[in-house]
Amino acid sequence: MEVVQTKGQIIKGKPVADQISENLIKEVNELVKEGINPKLTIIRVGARGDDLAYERGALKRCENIGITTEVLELAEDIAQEQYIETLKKVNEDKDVHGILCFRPLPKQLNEESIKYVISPEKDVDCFSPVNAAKVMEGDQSGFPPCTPTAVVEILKHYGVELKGAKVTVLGRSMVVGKPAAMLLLNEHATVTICHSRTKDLANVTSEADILVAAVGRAKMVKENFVKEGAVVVDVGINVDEEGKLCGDVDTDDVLDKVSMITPVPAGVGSVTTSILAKHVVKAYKLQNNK
Ligand SMILES: Nc1nc2c(c(=O)[nH]1)N[C@@H](CN(C=O)c1ccc(C(=O)N[C@@H](CCC(=O)O)C(=O)O)cc1)CN2
Repeated sequence: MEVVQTKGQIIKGKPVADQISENLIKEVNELVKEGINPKLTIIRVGARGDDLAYERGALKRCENIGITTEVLELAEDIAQEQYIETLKKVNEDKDVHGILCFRPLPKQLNEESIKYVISPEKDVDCFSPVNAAKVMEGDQSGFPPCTPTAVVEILKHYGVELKGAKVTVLGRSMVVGKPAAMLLLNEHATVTICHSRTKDLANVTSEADILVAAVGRAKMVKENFVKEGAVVVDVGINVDEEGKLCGDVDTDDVLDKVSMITPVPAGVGSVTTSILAKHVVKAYKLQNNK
């Protein structure tokens, strides 16, 4: 008998992002009638490829929804005091409702102290310890980080059962890996976190029903890292040898083995920006008692 090999389904972010954006467009239209546009300020240090990709996506998404944007581009070697001064000015600016600080920050900047400066009410991507604590507590009143929230939204949209599922998060950054694990735990998944120093890494990841790759190494996840039929969410934003955006997963290598996989670009990134826009609108409403 002939064995028919079925390829995994590429699950794009667009339908998920479109659904979120459609509702936001209506909401923002109503708010604009009352006189003020919600506004997002992005603070970028230097010109890292993943930050620029996020920025392009965020500006396009916000423009489409009717959210005003501003990018503060700071020098790669900016000093701690100057960064803090910039952040404080934006905190105090009544026309700004949401602030996105691209991270990680360069080494001369101390994230551990800067995170206490951002106003929790404007912190739309969970930099402030106030919002990070709310993620740990499963408290919905703050702003969970956009990319991990996008991971959960994509899985739900495509009908992937999270309750009781064995989910492995590859990566332990404060921006994606750790909060993604927390959000998935809040959805009643059984979560394992592993990283580049985990022993027998491929053995650990290949146990997962759902693998979330957020390790920041181009095409590191190969066929032997995934279980047959697994769902793979690729959060990585890397630039390959040809200068093209690519994920942490070698899609061509795993495609015949997995059941579903998100592409890069046009996967998690596009949903991240719609969650970001949603948070800016939420921040606007909270600040204006709407
Ligand atoms: N404060 C944060 N800073 C950074 C984060 C983060 O989550 N919070 N993550 C990375 C960037 N990142 C995700 O991890 C990311 C990259 C790209 C996009 C995006 O919008 N992608 C679109 C458009 C791509 C393009 O135009 O080239 C897509 O994939 O379709 C979102 C998030 C760094 N900094």
